Amino acid sequence: MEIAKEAVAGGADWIEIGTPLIKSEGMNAIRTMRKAFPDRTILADMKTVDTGAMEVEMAAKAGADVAIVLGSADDSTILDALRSAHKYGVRLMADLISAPDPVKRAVELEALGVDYINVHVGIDQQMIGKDPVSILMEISEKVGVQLAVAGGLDSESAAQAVRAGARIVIVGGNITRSDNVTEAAKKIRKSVDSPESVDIRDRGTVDQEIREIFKEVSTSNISDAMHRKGAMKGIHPLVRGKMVGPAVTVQCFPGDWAKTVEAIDLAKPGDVIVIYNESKDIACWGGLATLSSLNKGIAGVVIEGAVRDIDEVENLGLPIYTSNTVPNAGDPKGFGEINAEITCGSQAVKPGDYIIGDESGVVVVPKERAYELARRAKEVNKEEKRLFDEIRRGGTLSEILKLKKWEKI
Ligand SMILES: O=C(CO)[C@H](O)[C@H](O)COP(=O)(O)O
Repeated sequence: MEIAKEAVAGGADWIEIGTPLIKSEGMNAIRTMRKAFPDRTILADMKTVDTGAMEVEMAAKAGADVAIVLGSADDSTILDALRSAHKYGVRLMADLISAPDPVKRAVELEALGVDYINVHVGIDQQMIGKDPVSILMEISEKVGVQLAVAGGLDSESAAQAVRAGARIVIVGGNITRSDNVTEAAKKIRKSVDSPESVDIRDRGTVDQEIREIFKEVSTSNISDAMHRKGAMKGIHPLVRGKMVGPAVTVQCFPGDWAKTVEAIDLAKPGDVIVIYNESKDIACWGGLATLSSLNKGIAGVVIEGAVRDIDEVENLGLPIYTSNTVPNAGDPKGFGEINAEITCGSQAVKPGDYIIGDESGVVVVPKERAYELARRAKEVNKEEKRLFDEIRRGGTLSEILKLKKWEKI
């Protein structure tokens, strides 16, 4: 309710009752919003896939103005939902989320007579890099029905969507998870009203985007996004500083530091050197290797094993995370391997996996899921910012999360 009030204050015309809220609170969520916002359009995101008439009737009687049916539902469901919508005086929006051929289906849905088509890329699909604006461009050339758009929109993509023909812009997380909902809604409102005035930033390469996000979020956010996995055990910050980069891995042996130092020459600027050395009692890293790494532009070092020259490495400032410190080193003999899969801090690390370190410790993100997990960690981060804001306003964490209600039974 609070978020809805703040979004309306920022210029939102419609209020969408999202599917998770409907699943949690049922039609009462719609009733409550209807009463609180009599002059706003209430959109019930029912995502109906069967029994179209019954679900539209429920939403209509609870006070919705528009109900959403899945575009990929059978034509019989869409047609019966439409009959019900006409009977109860509400409008029907068909949502193209996960439609195998959204352009073809949009043409069919228009012919079936829906009031709106929502070009929608779902939250999970956004996490793997899909966005709705390119599909919208194609669809708006083929249909005349009013188009809505949804899927991770922010003030830039909202402007792009309006330029591409959207009449209704549905924004979720970038408003509801913002730490200032009214300001976030105002920003979107401005983009929707004057799309031509919005500058579209170049987001850079996927690798740049991944690094940017990992720099912004915490290792705790990332571990949450990984369902509590990914954290190295027994590895702690020695020289403090945020560290992000793909791994160059080193497997070396007690008393031998040749491979650790040779890895510096192989690593590229921005890489993180991740070392497993069985011995916690003989250092395989020290001040000279640290200076050499700084010259090379290495982002940081993780060592399961031992580091020495602590005064020097602290002065040099390169982020180092390790399991132990000792004064004594071994010798350069040359056993071991560079860029083979290793285990460090009880986590498997492949060359190229993303390694992120901060005050809480180190997490490993498999390279194949780096983009997705960066995006999911960003969502966790936004959610936490919102929770901080709610706690600052005086709530307790357990009240805000409704812990008692959601205890497992
Ligand atoms: O229906 C939804 C998810 O299925 C969301 O409401 C819609 O995607 C908008 O939220 P966001 O802007 O966070 O993607």
